[in-house]
Amino acid sequence: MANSVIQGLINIIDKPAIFIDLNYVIVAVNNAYRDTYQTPIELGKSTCFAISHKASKPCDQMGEACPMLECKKTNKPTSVVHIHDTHLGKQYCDIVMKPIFDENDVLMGFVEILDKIDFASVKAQKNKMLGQSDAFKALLNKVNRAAKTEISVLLQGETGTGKELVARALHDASRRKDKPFIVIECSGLPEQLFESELFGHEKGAFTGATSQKKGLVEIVEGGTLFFDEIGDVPLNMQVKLLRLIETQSFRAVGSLRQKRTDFRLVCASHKNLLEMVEKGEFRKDLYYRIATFPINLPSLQSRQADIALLAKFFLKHSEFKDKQFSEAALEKLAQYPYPGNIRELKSIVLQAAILADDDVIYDTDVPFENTAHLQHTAEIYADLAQPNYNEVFEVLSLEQTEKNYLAKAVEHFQGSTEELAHKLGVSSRTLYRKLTKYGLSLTK
Ligand SMILES: Nc1ncnc2c1ncn2[C@@H]1O[C@H](COP(=O)(O)OP(=O)(O)OP(=O)(O)O)[C@@H](O)[C@H]1O
Repeated sequence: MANSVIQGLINIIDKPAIFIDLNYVIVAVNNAYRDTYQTPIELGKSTCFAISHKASKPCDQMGEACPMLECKKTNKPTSVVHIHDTHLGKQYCDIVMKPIFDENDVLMGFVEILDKIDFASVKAQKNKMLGQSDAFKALLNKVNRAAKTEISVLLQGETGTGKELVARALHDASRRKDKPFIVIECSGLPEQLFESELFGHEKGAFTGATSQKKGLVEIVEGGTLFFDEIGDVPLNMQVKLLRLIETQSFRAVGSLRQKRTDFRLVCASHKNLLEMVEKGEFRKDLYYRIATFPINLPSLQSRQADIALLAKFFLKHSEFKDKQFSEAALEKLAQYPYPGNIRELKSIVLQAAILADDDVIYDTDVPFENTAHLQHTAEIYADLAQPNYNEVFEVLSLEQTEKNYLAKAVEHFQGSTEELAHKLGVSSRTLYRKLTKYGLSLTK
């Protein structure tokens, strides 16, 4: 295929796009791509990595996944999230790369199309999702894809992993971004209140309904409805919710009139909804309606590369913005397992800043000691160790709880003692000591 034909094809792509040969050299480029980067592009000379990364070597030799390698291996299109050096600074881009073959099925090169991700950042920016770890990039890829569709998304993840922030990103990156984003907090809402909040009510519909009130499903019109902790919706209400989702219509409490509404649905839960379905605590039909596209949010512990970045960000946006972390403090922060995830990191950063007497925050200011976090983890997960938690709650000593928790951990954990120690956020020596003390062992 002549280069002029390839150039013509690249020109009609509405996103930044290039055609590269097998040696990473840019053969054709559209204006949207040229406008994205500072470095001028010389066709037949400039390489994709020099333009997008200002690098002297391809991404795979710089520690990043290279979509071209994956394409060559599989002969299929592939996608990856990369951080590019654009004229606006470092920016997240969702890259799709497609291999192109000639009429004899010989690989000619690759088309690369970029989708800039505006809701995430590698630099401290308020109201943006921050991170740089591989787990974070994989999350961005899914969120960016889902945002462009109308599909119902279920966000699952431990508390404090950023489910609400992701729900907002899904809205902000969608075609509904100029319409309302409404959060419905499902925990602890009595059934009647839940129904009248959601669907609204007529005047006199129940005692205390002194005037007519619009429901959130009506106020949201055209926007995104985010049900936080959907697992806490009582079974009776689940039926009504299912009807709302299936018909996109509702009736206010005390009204006979059916009204239509239009919204995109995003739900979140820290509970395992499939397990709840098995136990009969959550409707199966509702589960499959809300979980068309499930996204699991990684725990902070599996995002080690983000801990220092997030810690500096929280400090910078606090009243202690003139303080700085010492290297030792950052190292200590990286060792903690964070059962409360990003929310817990935020609070630990503030505690450390308050405790620091100086403008430098030292490791001694970081408010946890070497083994205290194991106890903390045990405290938080005490319910795991007590199967009858819902029926009889018995207060156990922290030591007993730690023993129960470790017994469960060694029973279920599939890896080595070193890996378990890493997951628990303690040294292998500490874990060995504790296992010996409780007469436990990983070897089955
Ligand atoms: N990637 C991120 N970058 C910056 N801040 C983040 C990020 N993810 C989460 N946060 C911050 O961490 C805190 C907890 O996030 P969020 O409330 O979204 O978590 P959650 O999973 O919804 O928690 P819960 O399950 O307890 O409701 C918030 O202050 C949020 O702004």
